Amino acid sequence: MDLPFVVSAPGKVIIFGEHAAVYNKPAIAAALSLRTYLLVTPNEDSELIRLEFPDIHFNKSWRKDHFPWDQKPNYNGKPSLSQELEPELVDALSLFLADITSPFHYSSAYTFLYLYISLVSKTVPGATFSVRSTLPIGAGLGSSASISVCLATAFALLDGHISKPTIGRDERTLSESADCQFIEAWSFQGEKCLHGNPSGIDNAVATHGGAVMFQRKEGSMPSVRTSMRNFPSLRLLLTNTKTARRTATLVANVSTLVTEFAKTSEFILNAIDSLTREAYILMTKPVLDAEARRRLRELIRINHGLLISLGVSHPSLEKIRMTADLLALGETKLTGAGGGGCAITLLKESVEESKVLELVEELENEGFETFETTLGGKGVGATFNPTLDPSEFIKMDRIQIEHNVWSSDWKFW
Ligand SMILES: Nc1ncnc2c1ncn2[C@@H]1O[C@H](COP(=O)(O)OP(=O)(O)OP(=O)(O)O)[C@@H](O)[C@H]1O
Ligand SMILES: C[C@@](O)(CCO)CC(=O)[O-]
Ligand SMILES: [Mg+2]
Repeated sequence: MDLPFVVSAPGKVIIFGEHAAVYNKPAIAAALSLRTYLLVTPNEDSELIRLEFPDIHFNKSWRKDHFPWDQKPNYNGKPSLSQELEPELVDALSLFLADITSPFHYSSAYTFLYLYISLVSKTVPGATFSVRSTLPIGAGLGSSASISVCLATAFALLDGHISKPTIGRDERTLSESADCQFIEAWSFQGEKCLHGNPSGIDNAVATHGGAVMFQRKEGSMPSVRTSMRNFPSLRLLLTNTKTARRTATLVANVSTLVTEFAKTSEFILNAIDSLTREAYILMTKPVLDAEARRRLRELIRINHGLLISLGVSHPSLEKIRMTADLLALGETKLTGAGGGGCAITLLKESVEESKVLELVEELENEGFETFETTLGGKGVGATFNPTLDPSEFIKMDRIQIEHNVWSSDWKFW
């Protein structure tokens, strides 16, 4: 594969069903226009692998021959995909990465190496991997899944496991490519490195884009992903509390609660299951009339209440909800793993723009950040021969990335 190239994958919002998704309940999510970008450039020293992750203030270089290649999973020309992460490689990497003390740096380096060693042959020349995200990191918008998809895609391209993409920005395909399935499956391994126990919804949306209802199945059964092609246009306000949290911790906390209060949690998870299914029926109606929109807002409120019961809200998220409630503009719920991060407010259709601006101003005065973004964005894509200098790329802001990088000739799988 000729270098340089850039791959990119979107973040997502979960509209209904987060956390319950981990317990095999359905959830509904849509891709965002905010994305992660990974630039791959050649190194003069082809033995060197360089990571540049400025969004989390982390750079690292390794010599390739120091990697624990003897733990590379069985490899007969194709990478071998196991149900669980390969325990020998996991062990070897925990020794290899023992000098990294920050859990945020550690999980990114670990995901990078797990996927690199699994997907790339020892003989492929080293490169520099520079990652930039226009998404807030660790804020409930699927940054971990979008970086996992970018890494899995770049590594699969480097070793020729997938072909170069051919579908233009405005072209649509009905069938799903084997390359896309490969990327989804390997990015799920990446999410396991970052999360522990992901449902797979975030990396599915980051791979395929659009909007989906997703349900993980038990054991070796494949997950069910139903594309929602007529996803209704929703008036959503996205607010970031800027309270840092890790999805891995929140998912683990819910697991403790589900074990300790098994019966009660079952009712909560079943209630989320039921409201997500009702939301799906409403959202796939040919026309989302005023009554259906009112019910959707109610379901948002109920879903948030149930997430509070699971212990994954946060005072900062409640502040957003109270601010929006006081102005009576719509209904608010956390999105993603919660514990901080982002909330969505589903605004009433009748609300005037001036009222929304009033809400935005109040939220920003509280120190929160609001986002305007569109839903249902493109999935994983790539652009080849970009004229991008890595030292400039890592310093660009969101607007510059969207203007200079996203504006070029992208192809999708
Ligand atoms: N641009 C990036 N550069 C480096 N690491 C990143 C980047 N984006 C995400 N990560 C990794 O993903 C972690 C955040 O993942 P986490 O699952 O906790 O949050 P999220 O994916 O943003 O939210 P959610 O899972 O609720 O949607 C970071 O701590 C970091 O390890
Ligand atoms: C909290 C969770 O349901 C969504 C995180 O975006 C975890 C997952 O489904 O992997
Ligand atoms: Mg995540």
